[in-house]
Amino acid sequence: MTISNVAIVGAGRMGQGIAAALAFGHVAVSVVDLRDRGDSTGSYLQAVEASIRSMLERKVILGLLHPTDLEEVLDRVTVVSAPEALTAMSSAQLVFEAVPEIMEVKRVALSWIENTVEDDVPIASTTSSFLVTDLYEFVSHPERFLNAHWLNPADLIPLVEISAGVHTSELAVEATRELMIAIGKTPVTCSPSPGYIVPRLQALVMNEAARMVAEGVASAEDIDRAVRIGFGARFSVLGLLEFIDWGGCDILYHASNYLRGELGERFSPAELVESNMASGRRGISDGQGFYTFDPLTVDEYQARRTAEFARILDALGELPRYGDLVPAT
Ligand SMILES: NC(=O)C1=CN([C@@H]2O[C@H](COP(=O)(O)OP(=O)(O)OC[C@H]3O[C@@H](n4cnc5c(N)ncnc54)[C@H](O)[C@@H]3O)[C@@H](O)[C@H]2O)C=CC1
Ligand SMILES: O=C(O)[C@@H](O)C(=O)[C@H](O)[C@@H](O)CO
Repeated sequence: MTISNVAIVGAGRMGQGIAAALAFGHVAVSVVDLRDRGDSTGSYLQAVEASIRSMLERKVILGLLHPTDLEEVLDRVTVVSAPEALTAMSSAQLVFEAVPEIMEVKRVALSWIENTVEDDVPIASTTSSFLVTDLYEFVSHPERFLNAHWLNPADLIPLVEISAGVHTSELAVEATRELMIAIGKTPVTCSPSPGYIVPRLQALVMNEAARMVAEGVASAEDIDRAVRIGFGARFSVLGLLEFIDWGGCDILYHASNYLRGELGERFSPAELVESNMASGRRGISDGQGFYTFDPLTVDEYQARRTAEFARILDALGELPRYGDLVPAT
């Protein structure tokens, strides 16, 4: 089924970004503000519209959207309050719930959504921490309920982490995945496990960065510079597991044991790192690790990845030209 009409319940940061992404992807979208705002309803809805407009104007500035197409994209977006939303909800083919990360607020929103949409319409919560399995109790049709975790800013970041619980139907998952692909996003799937993929990984490194500031290891500015042009730039091309294979699982294994001794148990090597070490799966050097490397194509593969890395660094203005560098006198 091609989805061309979506509702987003929750008109904040994520709701607005998701609306911009969908409208940009040729999907009609109704953004519903559930909160009762009394006399300020009109001005709030206008502010939401203005914010979505400015996200799309930035795409014009970036050359991603032709200026003459801007109004056509904006025409796909309607921002409404709950009492005005019943027609939009009854014609929605998929709904994203994007209200604040408070269980009771999610409960009220999901119950309202279920009462306003057709029975077979998939409902995806955008929650960044509650699991789809935690939220099942708030819906009466769990087969159409799942989690679609967009990253912030949602109008730009391609990744959407989709997680389904045991009761979620394959149909609901596929509909959401296909919609994401149709609007140019990249869906990945993960089990309903705390932190999904990105929040779990980033919680570890963000906390470690804060610990380094507290310990006086480096300034916040230097840690962030190191992340932007070293750590982050590299991992925008190579996956974490792919880089274990590049650098060598043995290096990670020995480094982890050293760091565990110096900094604590949180640096222990993972069981899979230990077993890859023990079974001769150290990565490129062994022809296998988390991935398998064909000796005939490994050079071409590494050259391609390195070229992608160079393009990222160049786009960040971090790749010097030979002619820019002068010999020391
Ligand atoms: N902010 C972020 O960086 C990210 C947030 N998320 C998730 O997206 C969801 C939405 O988060 P945000 O857009 O950041 O929240 P937000 O606070 O920016 O927006 C939520 C919207 O709901 C409204 N609202 C407030 N109280 C309400 C209530 N009692 N009932 C109904 N509506 C109410 C707000 O006025 C606003 O329109 C959350 O589940 C969050 O975990 C996911 C990824 C990143
Ligand atoms: O990565 C994102 O955009 C989101 O998942 C968040 O920032 C979450 O709110 C969370 O990871 C904060 O640590």
